[in-house]
Amino acid sequence: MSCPGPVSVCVACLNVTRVNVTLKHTTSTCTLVSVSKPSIVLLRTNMNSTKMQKDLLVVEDVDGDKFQSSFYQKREPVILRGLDIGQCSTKWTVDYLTEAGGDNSVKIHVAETPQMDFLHKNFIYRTLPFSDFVRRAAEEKHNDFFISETESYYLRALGDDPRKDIADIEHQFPKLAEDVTLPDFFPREKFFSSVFRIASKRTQLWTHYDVMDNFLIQVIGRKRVVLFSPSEADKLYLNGDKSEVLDIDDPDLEKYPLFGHCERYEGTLEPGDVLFIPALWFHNVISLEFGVAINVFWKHLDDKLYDNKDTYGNRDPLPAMRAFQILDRSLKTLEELPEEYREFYAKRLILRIQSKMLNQEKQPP
Ligand SMILES: O=C(O)CCC(=O)C(=O)O
Ligand SMILES: [Fe+2]
Repeated sequence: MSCPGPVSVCVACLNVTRVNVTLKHTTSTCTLVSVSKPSIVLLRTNMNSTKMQKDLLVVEDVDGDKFQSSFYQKREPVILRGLDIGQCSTKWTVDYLTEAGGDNSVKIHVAETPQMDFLHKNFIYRTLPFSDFVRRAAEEKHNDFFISETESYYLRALGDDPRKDIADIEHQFPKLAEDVTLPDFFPREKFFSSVFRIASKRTQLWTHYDVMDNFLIQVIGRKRVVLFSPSEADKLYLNGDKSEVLDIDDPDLEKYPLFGHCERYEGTLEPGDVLFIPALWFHNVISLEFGVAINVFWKHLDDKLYDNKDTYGNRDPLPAMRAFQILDRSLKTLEELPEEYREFYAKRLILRIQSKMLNQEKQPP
């Protein structure tokens, strides 16, 4: 690939423009090594992007104001590099985590293959002391195991009583929480949870969305992240909040033809990176190495729109849940009609939703 020359990004609109900055050319992308202005340093451009695949933006030296104006209001994902995430970035090793993690037991996913599949449940839940779990997740071959010596582990930490309590590292892992500085880019009263995410090398988490805004703070290990915009929902073969398309790199296009038309955003988190995942953006992650991350969910909408029994941060907002219930009732009502009438009126319902609710440009052909 020939280098198209120096580029920079407009801080206001994020359009990539050509300006006089220095770039170091690498085989796949150009890395910006110096620039005087603008003050956001763009480390990776969209040069590698195709129509269907875009590189996630990677930006450095972003403060709260810049995050708000350049990224948060646009509700687009971005990788924030170089933020102060606290001493965890230097202090945390497997030995330290096992010592400082406390005596908690954690409920973990254990699977024979690293590609975890929630819809067909190819994993089992097991409970281990946190320290044993961390050791096992960090090793590639296990002496002690549940299924096989190469089994994969994944922890999504929960509250003390997951039916009532919300995951918060300050409560469940107080000593480790002292080492973590959460980005101060949202109002504290909007904070919902902070969740440990620890994974064996190669573990892949199914494509799903969450209903809250999210900073995924990668502390140890590199992670590949793929995101899909909420506007791609009609091509993702959803089952609730999850996509049926498990193998996003080699999808079965006979079964999932529309997935082939999906636009994806892809990037690699390095240790210390923070990925902003706006609510409703689908995400799929692969731990390229043993991975330790913490994610912070916070409320973007008014408090009263969220289900206050939701301890995970993934129940749809209350009005959306009510709308689903009403739709189920109206579908049930159509059953009073003979089949050809039922289909006709089901189509009319779809047309009404399309004309009233969907942006014309985004309507399916
Ligand atoms: O990084 C991970 O393990 C999963 C991240 C995720 O799903 C989240 O932060 O919502
Ligand atoms: Fe998630």
